[in-house]
Amino acid sequence: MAGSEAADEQKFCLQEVLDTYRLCLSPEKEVYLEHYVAGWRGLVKFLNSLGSVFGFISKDAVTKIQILVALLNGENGSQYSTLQSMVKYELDNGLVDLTKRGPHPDSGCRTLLRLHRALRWLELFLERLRVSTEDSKTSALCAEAYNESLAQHHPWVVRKAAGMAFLVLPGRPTFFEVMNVGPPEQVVSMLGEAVPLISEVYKITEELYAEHNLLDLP
Ligand SMILES: CCCCCCCC/C=C\CCCCCCCC(=O)N[C@@H](COP(=O)(O)O)[C@H](O)/C=C/CCCCCCCCCCCCC
Repeated sequence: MAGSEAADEQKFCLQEVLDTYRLCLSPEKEVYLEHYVAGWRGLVKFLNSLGSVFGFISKDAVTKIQILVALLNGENGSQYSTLQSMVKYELDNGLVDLTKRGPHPDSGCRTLLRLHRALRWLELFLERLRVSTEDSKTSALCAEAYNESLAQHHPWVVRKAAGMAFLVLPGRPTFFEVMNVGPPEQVVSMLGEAVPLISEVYKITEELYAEHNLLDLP
């Protein structure tokens, strides 16, 4: 593959992420794991383009993506086609550590829960970006969204490291440019499409996990 093609493959594009979230839900509102994971893959491209300060966050997200991809491609992969089938399969077969860390540290349910909590951060952050003004500080928007969501699940040291990383986030104009959408009005309009889709995927997952008491998996 030529160098520029490889670079293009790594390039973030908000439209691509929007498309994966469009594909995420079946007509019966089941969440397709393949597209859920593809959404995160696209977002990690964005994170990587922001520099090595975000490496520790990207590494954790990639590890979790890889766990889910391995399950999807594994011998029981058909059980992992949707979030709903994954929860049923893993619970029916005792494949989830429910109350304390045990023999299944990398269950699909636990791994996806971590990304699910991050999805709430994403929803809050993108909504803040959508309604932001030219002089809004992305670092402040990101920190507010984080404190309202993911931070509640992180120990002090992770919160501290995340807070320091947010401080070096580029300003809104650069941020919007990296999204590869076009002028700011188009970015805002695309965010207006993306947020409700992300929000729906989040809500369906939250309800499913609540129904099965899976929201506090260790
Ligand atoms: C549309 C473009 C604009 C937004 C682009 C956003 C790009 C974000 C891409 C990826 C987000 C990273 C998702 C991080 C998942 C974190 C999962 C987690 O909570 N892991 C912790 C617990 O895991 P276990 O130990 O229980 O296995 C783990 O301890 C975390 C370690 C790393 C620190 C995570 C900090 C998360 C901050 C999220 C904000 C990302 C900032 C991106 C700035 C644009």
